[in-house]
Amino acid sequence: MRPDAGPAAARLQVHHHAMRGRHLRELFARDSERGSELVAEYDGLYLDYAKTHVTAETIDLLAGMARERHLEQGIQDLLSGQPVNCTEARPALHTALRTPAHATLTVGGYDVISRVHRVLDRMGSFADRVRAGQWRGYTGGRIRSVVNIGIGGSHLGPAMAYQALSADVSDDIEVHFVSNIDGHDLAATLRRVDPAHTLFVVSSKTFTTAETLTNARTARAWLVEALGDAEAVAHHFVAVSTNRDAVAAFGIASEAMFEFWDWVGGRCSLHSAIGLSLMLAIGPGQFRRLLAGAHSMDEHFRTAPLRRNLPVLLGMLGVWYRNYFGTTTHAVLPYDQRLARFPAYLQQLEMESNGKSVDRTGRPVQGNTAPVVWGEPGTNGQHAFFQLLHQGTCLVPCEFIGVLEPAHGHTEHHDMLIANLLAQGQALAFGRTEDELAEAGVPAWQRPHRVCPGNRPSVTLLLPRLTPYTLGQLVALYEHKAFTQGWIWGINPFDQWGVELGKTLAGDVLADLQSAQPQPRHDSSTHALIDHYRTHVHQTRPAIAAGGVDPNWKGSGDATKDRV
Ligand SMILES: O=P(O)(O)OC[C@H]1O[C@](O)(CO)[C@@H](O)[C@@H]1O
Repeated sequence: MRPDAGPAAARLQVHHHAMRGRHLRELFARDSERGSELVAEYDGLYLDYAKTHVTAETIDLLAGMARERHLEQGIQDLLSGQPVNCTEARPALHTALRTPAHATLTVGGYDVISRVHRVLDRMGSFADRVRAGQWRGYTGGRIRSVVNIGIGGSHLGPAMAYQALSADVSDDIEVHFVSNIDGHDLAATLRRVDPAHTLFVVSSKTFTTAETLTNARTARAWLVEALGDAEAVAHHFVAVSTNRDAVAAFGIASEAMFEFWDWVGGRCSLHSAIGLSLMLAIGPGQFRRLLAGAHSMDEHFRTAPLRRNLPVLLGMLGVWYRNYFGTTTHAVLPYDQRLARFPAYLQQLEMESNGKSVDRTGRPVQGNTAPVVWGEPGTNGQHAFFQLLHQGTCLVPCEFIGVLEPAHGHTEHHDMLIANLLAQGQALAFGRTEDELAEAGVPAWQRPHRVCPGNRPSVTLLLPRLTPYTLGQLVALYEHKAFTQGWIWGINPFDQWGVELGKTLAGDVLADLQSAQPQPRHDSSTHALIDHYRTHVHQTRPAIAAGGVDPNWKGSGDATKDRV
């Protein structure tokens, strides 16, 4: 979006000229109520955005721009099942996954809500049977380990949530997550589980993803070898997918498949059957609380005025910094170890959604879209990269996330953690001047090195506790933030064509790594790298050295994924 595209955007640009020269110290000095006014609250969540370069006028202008771009209509379109995913001609109905059973929503001639609840009920009774020891392994052993095999949206959400809800998970079942095609990932997990007591949940929307299918095939071979009978697979493998035929072709019966639908985007699929591994860990009741929290946020997104709407506020603040201040990255800093994977989860949600250069009509976008999203849990980050945040040459808007009540009894730890969270926002905003250093007795020669310029923006989001309910709220909050930004930037946040090219090329490269006669089809750099690899593996793979074909070679195209 160009910062002057449209009257509201142009007004914002004029306003930005006035605001950019104002230090956060000055904004606080001018308005002593800022800390209590530039706050939004909803259903236990508390968002402080006073330490950003905004005033009430900025928020009005940002809301005006959102209105001018028909964001309210966009929200209604999203929630009512309009085909907002315009490049794939389908709705993006992740909100239907957490809509209560009594509602109806007809899309494409059928009621999606009743389908959602049919699958939820099936998941619930399956999870209950596994947790109660009624579903058993082939040799009669109880399921003690679940291995979720999936990648991207079929991995990041459940893996993030499993860690976030560690206080709620069953002690009887440990869940492991395998995503990477790197064999070290699967090998490390298989070393830690007992085949007689392990359930594999193969999670893939398309069921054509090379990483997931390769890992699943290897896991199946390992299981059959260990238990000595291919019949064992039916007791130890279930699937989560939209692709019934591919699941059947893999050898998983349809009774052992949990369905979802093409109108659920991978990165918004945690609340679908993709959450099965999580449900096995926390139980169906807690999983439904996760859905209830997300639904509460959906209702807020649908009904709250734009200037008090949490996802809209987060989204518009992001637009303010990206498009007017020209920031290129955005840090997410959870001050809660349980949210350690939340930044990685958000990387897919925000960067796969909004890392685009053409608008919904296929024309080049005017101006910038998604920034790079990154982050680490506090306080670890403080001892690593915060130096750059405080004194580096780039402006990085920060999002601090804190939880008021921990799930442990070590109150001293928790007070220290929260003190650090609050102090970091303070240090970023206000810094430390040369005069203050002089007053503190710092020698003159050292002062320039110790000055912290401040004026670095952050928002602070506080959750009362980290529970399934509040995690559901948090996930939906960021889903809607990503939607808001995609809408403002005029792009489709629900496709990801950019990831396809590398997968396609990997098919050809794989063939040339493994075949007797690599094709002269690559650039000179890639050729040299392929040669280097082949020279090295000749020492360990005699078949290639002898001019033959690697017995493991499965042919060109194995590393690609055909979209359904
Ligand atoms: O669930 P699937 O179909 O295996 O896809 C996994 C991931 O691959 C992607 O299509 C792109 O890498 C993601 O959008 C998706 O979450």
